[in-house]
Amino acid sequence: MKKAVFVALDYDNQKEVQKLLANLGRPEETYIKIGMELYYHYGAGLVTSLVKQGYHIFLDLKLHDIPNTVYQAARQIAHLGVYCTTIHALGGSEMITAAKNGLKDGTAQGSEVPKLLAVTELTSITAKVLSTEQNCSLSMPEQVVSLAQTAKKAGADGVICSPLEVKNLRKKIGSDFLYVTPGIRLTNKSNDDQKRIATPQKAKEFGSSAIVVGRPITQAKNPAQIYHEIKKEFE
Ligand SMILES: O=c1ccn([C@@H]2O[C@H](COP(=O)(O)O)[C@@H](O)[C@H]2O)c(=O)[nH]1
Repeated sequence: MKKAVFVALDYDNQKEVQKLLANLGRPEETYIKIGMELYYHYGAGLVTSLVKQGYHIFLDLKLHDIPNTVYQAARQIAHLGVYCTTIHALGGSEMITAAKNGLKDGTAQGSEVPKLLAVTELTSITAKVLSTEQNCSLSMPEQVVSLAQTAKKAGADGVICSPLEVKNLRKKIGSDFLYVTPGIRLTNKSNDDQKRIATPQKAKEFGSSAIVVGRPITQAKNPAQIYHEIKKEFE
């Protein structure tokens, strides 16, 4: 995977998407993330249109269902020609393998199979919520390692985690696996709903394979300028 900055296009409005993209650079060099908000509004048509324009798309729909349903959904996702996509690691090893098989079976011959990334614990979850609401007896670092182990064994290409966990994951799981990290903030002033955060510079030091950045770019006065500064800091 390219050591990229994925811009999370969390908009409900295609015009805003086009306005932002027009200022980011050549599509072939631009990595963008389409999440539930944009996908549920515009559907697969928007994804295929951006793929045709040359953008590298991370389709972040975080599948979590029984294995057969996830297999069929992953097969459809592969038809779209995206670069990577997500499932929840908590869906279990059978579901993760089903997703991988769906992506393989849905990819046209000669095309690259989308990379499968398993969400460990969302970056909005604190250690307290992990123990008091999820009733998990492991610490956050242990739980993230455990989910990453399951994901790797089941055939995922990598995980979504906090940059804070990457150093430990590289030690415990290895560097032949992807560590894609949202939870990126430029300062400590505004975390929004993110809890396990780091700056792009720290994410680079910790060894993130790629970072995902939404609001720090999309809500900036000059989104393109911030995007290029983050790229320079991380890549
Ligand atoms: O654990 C996770 C998994 C996915 N995300 C997604 O990343 C972006 C982050 O956006 P910000 O505006 O930079 O907070 C968003 O689309 C999430 O759905 C995540 O944050 N944490």
